[in-house]
Amino acid sequence: MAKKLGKSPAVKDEEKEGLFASCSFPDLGLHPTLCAHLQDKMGFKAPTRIQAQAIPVAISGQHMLVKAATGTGKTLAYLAPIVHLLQMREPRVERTDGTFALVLVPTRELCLQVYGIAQQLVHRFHWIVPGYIMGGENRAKEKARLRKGISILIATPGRLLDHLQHTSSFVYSNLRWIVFDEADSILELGFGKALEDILELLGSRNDASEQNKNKMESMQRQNLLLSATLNEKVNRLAKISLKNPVMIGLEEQNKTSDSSSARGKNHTSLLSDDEEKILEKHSTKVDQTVDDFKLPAQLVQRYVKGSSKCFLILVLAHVLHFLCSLNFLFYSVSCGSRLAILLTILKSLFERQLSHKVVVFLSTCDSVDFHHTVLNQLEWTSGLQLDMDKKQKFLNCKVFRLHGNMDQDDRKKSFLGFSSEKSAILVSTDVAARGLDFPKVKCIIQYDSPGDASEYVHRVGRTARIGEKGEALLFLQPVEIDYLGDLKLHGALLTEYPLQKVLDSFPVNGQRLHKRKQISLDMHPWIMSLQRALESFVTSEDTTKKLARDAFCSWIRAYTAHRGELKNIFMVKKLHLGHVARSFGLKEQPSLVGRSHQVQLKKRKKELKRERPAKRRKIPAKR
Ligand SMILES: Nc1ncnc2c1ncn2[C@@H]1O[C@H](COP(=O)(O)OP(=O)(O)OP(=O)(O)O)[C@@H](O)[C@H]1O
Repeated sequence: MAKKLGKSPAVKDEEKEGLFASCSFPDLGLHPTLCAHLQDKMGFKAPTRIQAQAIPVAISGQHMLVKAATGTGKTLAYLAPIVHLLQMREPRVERTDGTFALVLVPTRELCLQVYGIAQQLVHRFHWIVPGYIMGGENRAKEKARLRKGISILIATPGRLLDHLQHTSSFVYSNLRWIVFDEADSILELGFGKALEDILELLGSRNDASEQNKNKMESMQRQNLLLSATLNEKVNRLAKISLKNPVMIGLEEQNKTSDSSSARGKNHTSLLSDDEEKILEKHSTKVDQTVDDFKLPAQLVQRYVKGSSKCFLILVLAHVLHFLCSLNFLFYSVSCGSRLAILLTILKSLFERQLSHKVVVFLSTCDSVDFHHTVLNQLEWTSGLQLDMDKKQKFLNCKVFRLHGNMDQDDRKKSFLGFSSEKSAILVSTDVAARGLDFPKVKCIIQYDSPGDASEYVHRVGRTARIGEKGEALLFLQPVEIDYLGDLKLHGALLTEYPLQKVLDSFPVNGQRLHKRKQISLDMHPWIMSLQRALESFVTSEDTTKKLARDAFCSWIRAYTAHRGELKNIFMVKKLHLGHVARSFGLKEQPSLVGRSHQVQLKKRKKELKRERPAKRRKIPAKR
C-alpha cells in the first residue's frame, strides 16, 4: 500500500505564481496507488491549480467546462479522474467491455501524445487498456484493436466517425466519458458537423430524443470540454453536449465566485441563464476585453517590425553599400530581408545557448518545406567570416518539419524526433500549435502571423510550460502593426525585439561593428551578405527555386485567407510583393513567379492525365 502522501511540499516559485495548488493529489480523492505513481514515476509533486479544481468535479460525475492557460496540466485534469474511477469498477473492466472513455483531439500528434500519457497513468492498472485511432493510420489494424476492446480511446473526430459508422465490432455501450480536448480547435477545423453526428450516434446529445436522454442518464454519461481559449463556437458545442456543467476557469474571469465553490455549482439542464450569461459574456469577452486569454506569467513576448521605407532602402541598397563600410546602421528591416533576419535570430539563439529548442510557425505546408530546406542546407562563406574559403552550414543544429501534407510516418518521425532532441528547430504549420507538449522549448517564432488571437495564444503556449521560462517572437510588417492592438485586446502585450543588438554581435570582416549612425538594417553588411547567399542558394538549383516559388504562391494565398477584422490588417495590396518574393530568395517579379507557377501547374496536370490508365478504375465499395 503506497505510503499516505501528506501535504506535498509546496512548489515555492510556481505556487507564488498560482500555478500549483497547496494541496496534494490524495487530497483530491485519487486512489493512493495512482497518487504514488504520479509522484514517484511521473515526478508530479503537487497538482496544478486547474487539476485541484477539476479532478474532484470529474470524480463527482458532473459535466465540466474547463478553461485554463496553456501548459497548466489540463490533460491530467481529465485523464487522472477517469483512470481513478475505472480502476475502482467491480468487477474489473475487461477488454470485451469495450470503450468507457473517449477523448477527442484535433490533431494526430496530440492523439499520440495523450495516448502516451494515458499509457503512463494505467501503468499500475494493467487491466485498463488505452488505445488510439486517427487519420493516416491503418484502418484494418484499428478495427482489430477496436474488436479486441479499448477502455480509454483517444481519437481524431473524422476517423472516429468513420469507425462508428463502419466498424460493427466497435463496442461503446459502456461509454461513460466523452472528453473534448482543445474543443474550440476541433470546431475551428470544421469538425462541427462530425461532432454532432458523433454525439448523435453515441446518444450523447442534450437536445436528443427522450429515449437517448434516458440512455445517457442510465449510463451516467459525463462530458468534459476543455480549452485554453473559448469562443462562440464552443458555446454551441457546450449547449449540445454538456448537462448541468460545472464551469471552471470561467468564474475567475468573471470574478463571480472563488474556485472552491465552482465544484459545488449545480446548474439547471442545458446551460442555465446565468451560465449563458457567463459564457456569452466570456465568449464575447474573447473579442472585447483585455483579460480573455491567460498567458503564462513567465512568457516573454516580443515582435520584430519590418520597415515601411523598405522600397526606397532597397533601391538605394546597392548604391549606398559603401555607407555600410563606414558602419552606418539604419534602424529598420525591409520585408525583403525578413528571412535573413530570421536566420540571424536563429543563429544568435543557438550561439547564445547550445541546447535550444525552437519552434518556427509558418502559414502553409509549401512554406514549411521551403524554409526547412533553407534552414537545413544553407551554407555560406560570407566575406564576414574569418575563414574566407571554408563553406560551412549556416545553422549547426537538427531541423525538423511538420505539416498536414506529410505522410504519417514522416509526421511521426518529426514529432518524436524533435521531442527527443536537446537542441533542434521545428518548422511547422499550425498542426503543432495546439496541445503539443514538446519538452524544453525555449522559444517560439511566429514568422507568419497566426489568424485569431486564440491561435497566437496556443502557438506561444508551446513554450513557457508548467512554470518554465519561454520567449515568443512575432514577425510583423509595418502595415501589420495594428495586429499588436488586436493581441492587446486579448491580454497579449508585446515589446520590440532588440534586433540591432543581435546584428551588431555578428562580426563584419572579423570586427564588431561600431554603431555610428542609425541606418537601415538592410544595408547592414551582415544582412546584405546573408541575403546574397540566400538568393544564390535558392536560384542555384531548379528544385530549390521551385520550392521557393511554391512557397511564395501558397504564402500569398494564405495571406488573403485572413478572416473578419484581421482582413483589414493583413491586406495583400498593402504589401510590396517584389520584396515578399525576395524573402523567399526570389529575384523575379511576383507576377512572373505566379505565372510560372500556373504554367508548372498546367504542365503537371497534363502529365497526370497522360499517366492515368485509360480504363476507369473500379471504386471499392464502402466497408
Ligand atoms: N501536477 C503537475 N506537476 C508537474 N508537471 C505537470 C503536472 N501536471 C502536468 N504536468 C506537466 O505539464 C506539462 C503541460 O501539461 P499539459 O500538456 O496537460 O498542459 P495543457 O494545459 O493541456 O496545455 P495545452 O493548453 O497547451 O494543451 C506536461 O509536460 C505535463 O507533464
